[in-house]
Amino acid sequence: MTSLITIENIEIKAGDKPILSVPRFELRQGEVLGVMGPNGAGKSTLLKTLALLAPPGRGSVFFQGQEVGDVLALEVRRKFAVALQQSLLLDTSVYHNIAIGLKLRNRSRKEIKEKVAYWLEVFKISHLSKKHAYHLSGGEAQRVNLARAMILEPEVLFLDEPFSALDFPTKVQLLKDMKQVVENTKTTTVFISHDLVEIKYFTQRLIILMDGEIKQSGPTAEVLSSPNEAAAGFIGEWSELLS
Ligand SMILES: Nc1ncnc2c1ncn2[C@@H]1O[C@H](COP(=O)(O)OP(=O)(O)OP(=O)(O)O)[C@@H](O)[C@H]1O
Repeated sequence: MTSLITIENIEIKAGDKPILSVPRFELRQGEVLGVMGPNGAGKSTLLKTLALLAPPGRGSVFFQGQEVGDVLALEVRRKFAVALQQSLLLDTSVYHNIAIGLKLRNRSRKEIKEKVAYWLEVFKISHLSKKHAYHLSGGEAQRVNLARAMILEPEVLFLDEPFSALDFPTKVQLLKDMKQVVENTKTTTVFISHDLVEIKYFTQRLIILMDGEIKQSGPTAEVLSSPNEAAAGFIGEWSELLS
């Protein structure tokens, strides 16, 4: 698989405290990458660095082999979409929440209408189209949030714990639907989660981040079943619970 985003010699600090230190990492075209690690390990900081939402501090970010400076960052960022745990929907209908990204891109009314209808259907929320976004359940709101991201047809989708606030049945259904969406669209995806079951089901490759460093990376099943010494303290305890 070819590299889509590469980061090199990334050193990010908050004051004097190092929060991310990555000599080199490649996000591969078409992969679904999981990111796990304890609270404060630097997962969101890594996601923001890959998504060009935070300056890389010291170091470089490359998109398709080309180094991304300030000018190119604006253009490349339009190829990305981000969905967080909180859906942060706008004070308007479900329809308009999903349409907003295309409106900002000056797409025609016809295209917007067709695409919103398509993604409403994919996420099984067509019946909610006219409903106000603030009157949705948590699961419905997250479906709107994900539809809003996918309608942009992103080259990379960044997901920061999008399912963690949902109850178990809601989460299972949305995880299944989202996996289908990512597979059908072949969208390169970065998925942060604290949930080993989600990671196992949804991702192909996994990195374990601790103290701002990538301690292990490899196929998800392999990392989970054979954590190295550095990652074992974190993964080992999880695996015990599931065995
Ligand atoms: N803007 C900031 N200013 C100061 N410290 C920050 C800033 N952003 C992050 N940090 C610190 O950097 C470290 C890594 O934060 P980050 O949010 O990336 O961790 P995380 O692994 O995503 O954590 P969690 O699982 O709790 O969401 C933490 O110690 C956090 O307090």
